[in-house]
Amino acid sequence: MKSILLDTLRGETTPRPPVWFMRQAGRVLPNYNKLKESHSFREMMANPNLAAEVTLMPIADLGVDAAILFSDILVIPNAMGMELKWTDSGPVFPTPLSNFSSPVEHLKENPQKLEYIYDVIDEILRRRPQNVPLIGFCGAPLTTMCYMLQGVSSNGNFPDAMKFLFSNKTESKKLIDAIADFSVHYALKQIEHGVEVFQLFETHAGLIPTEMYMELFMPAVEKVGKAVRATGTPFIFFPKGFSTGFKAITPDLCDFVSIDWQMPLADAREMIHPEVGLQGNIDPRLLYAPQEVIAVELEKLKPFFRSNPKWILNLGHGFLPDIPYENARFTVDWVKSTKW
Ligand SMILES: O=C(O)CCc1c2[nH]c(c1CC(=O)O)Cc1[nH]c(c(CC(=O)O)c1CCC(=O)O)Cc1[nH]c(c(CC(=O)O)c1CCC(=O)O)Cc1[nH]c(c(CCC(=O)O)c1CC(=O)O)C2
Repeated sequence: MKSILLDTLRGETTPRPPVWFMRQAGRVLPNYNKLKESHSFREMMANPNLAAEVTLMPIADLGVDAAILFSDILVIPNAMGMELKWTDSGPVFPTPLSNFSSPVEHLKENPQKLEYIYDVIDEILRRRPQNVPLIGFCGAPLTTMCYMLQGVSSNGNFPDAMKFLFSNKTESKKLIDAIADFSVHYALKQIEHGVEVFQLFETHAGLIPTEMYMELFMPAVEKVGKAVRATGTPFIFFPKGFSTGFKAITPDLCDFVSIDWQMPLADAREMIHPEVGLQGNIDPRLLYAPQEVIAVELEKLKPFFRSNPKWILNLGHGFLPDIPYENARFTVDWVKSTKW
């Protein structure tokens, strides 16, 4: 496949950075919101026709260089046996695992529950325009565990999950191992069905000390990354808020690392092993600004690209739902039409 994203992931030189955005296929798109008037999120995600339509929407509506599977990180806890309710105010697990002293004993893994997602992937690949790679994903172990123990995010602090982790390391480890093994299975199935790139979302890496992350969670990330890369599929790791933990990212772990908006790209580049490519890291809130302001900020990225061609232009985290669609479109148009 001739694709600027795959070229960059392979380390080839390209005339501009490839561009895609986390949460690009959702509420920022007027066509998605139109579809949402008659279908719930859960319905759209589970129906291969609708999910394929939404996955491919940003290719036409934003002009991005890749599609990301329209699904969610919460499908894993659900397939591991947790009841998941999609309510109007967001997803909820009614029975969080922090209620139990030995959470793994309350899991009932059923990989069949993920089968509909492979049908979605098949449908996307049937319909996609030529040369548009598909990115698969799942949540990384800490983030997935936080949702499993807490039930909902409570503004991202996950107090019950943290209490459990700090008070019961042995049981936490068992849960981490179970999540890692299930994630390996899920990632390999996505790849078998044809995703060309795989991203692991560690959205809450910043919740715990780096040393603790390295001891308890990094081996699980390594396990997923190793399985993905053994198939020849590029592996992107997104540890949001990892701070100086980025120093520990080596080419043994991942091909590219996605940088959050708190870390300047140049600092990330100095900190991270030179063979690991970077992705990121526009602050999603910049897209609230007038387009002239966005253009000034984008212009500042040019010198970085010239000395760092191993870079994928993306956000430092996902689109916020109320970002003006016109500004998202403007950003992609700017990236694709400017002289880098
Ligand atoms: O805060 C909570 O308790 C749950 C957050 C939440 C999740 N799925 C959710 C919601 C409700 C919502 O977004 O309103 C529910 C959810 N997942 C998704 C959407 C669509 C959208 O955001 O407009 C929505 C909102 C659904 C809707 O109301 O229309 C789809 C989704 N989740 C995700 C992805 C992968 C990606 O980001 O590109 C994707 C698909 C790709 C795409 O939209 O282009 C990944 C995801 N889901 C989730 C998380 C953890 C977020 C966090 O803890 O900060 C993450 C990882 C991350 O964003 O860093 C959990």
